[in-house]
Amino acid sequence: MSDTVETAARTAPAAVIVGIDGPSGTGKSSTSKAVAAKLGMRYLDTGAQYRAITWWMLSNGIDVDDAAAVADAAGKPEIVSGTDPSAPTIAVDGADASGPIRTQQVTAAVSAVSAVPEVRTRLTELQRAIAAGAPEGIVVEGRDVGTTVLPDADVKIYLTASPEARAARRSGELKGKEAADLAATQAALVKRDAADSGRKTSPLAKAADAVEVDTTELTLEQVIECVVTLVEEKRSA
Ligand SMILES: Nc1ncnc2c1ncn2[C@@H]1O[C@H](COP(=O)(O)OP(=O)(O)OP(=O)(O)O)[C@@H](O)[C@H]1O
Ligand SMILES: Nc1ccn([C@@H]2O[C@H](COP(=O)(O)O)[C@@H](O)[C@H]2O)c(=O)n1
Repeated sequence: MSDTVETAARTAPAAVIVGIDGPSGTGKSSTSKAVAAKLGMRYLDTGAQYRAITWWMLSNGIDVDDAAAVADAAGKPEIVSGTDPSAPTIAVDGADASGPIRTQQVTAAVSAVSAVPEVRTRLTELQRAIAAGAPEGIVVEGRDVGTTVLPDADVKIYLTASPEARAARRSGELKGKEAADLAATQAALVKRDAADSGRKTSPLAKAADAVEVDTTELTLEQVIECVVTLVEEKRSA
């Protein structure tokens, strides 16, 4: 190795893998995107992939409560995630799915589809392949990243926040009548968390070695700074 190449290898930041898990509305997406952008890393939204497969099931007339039918179809759609944190994308069979996956219909159906083991096996393989192909390092957010997808991740974070704070944050994103119904928003969040935590296959859970950050009283900027510090410490270790 020449001196220049050797110096570059010594000073280049290590390709750190970061897993950020937690219940709905705790700030995973906002935090993960910002941390990845600040540190020049890739970003993967695994929730978008579960939403994408759910949207495909609904669009193809598959009963999402029929686990056998969902399992049979789990390998059919082609799902492609773009991992630029400033413009993440999700495509299903070559078409942009970023709008349709955020509808209430998909949100209400996604927990049933994501509980099917064949769906999880397929998406877990895809997620591991994406992480393995990111030499810049990657921030991967979801529900089972630290426990199942990337159990050897360098940094594991588990975000929490009170249901009241999470519902208020979500209501801030909605308009008109939907925003006014804070109680319904909170009930829907709690219901989805219960389904995600209660499923048999890789439920929503904190990995034993994850750092738990309660974001209830923190601003988004404070959460981002906290995670950036943890990643930088790991990079320089
Ligand atoms: N610490 C915070 N303080 C105030 N608002 C926040 C904070 N973190 C996130 N938010 C806001 O809360 C909303 C939900 O955040 P975000 O989408 O990042 O959560 P999430 O955990 O990824 O949710 P989901 O799992 O449902 O996709 C967004 O509008 C975001 O701007
Ligand atoms: N690793 C993951 C990520 C997500 N899910 C399921 O997808 C739903 C949508 O996730 P969002 O982050 O977009 O809200 C979530 O409620 C889970 O059902 C999952 O199972 N595993």
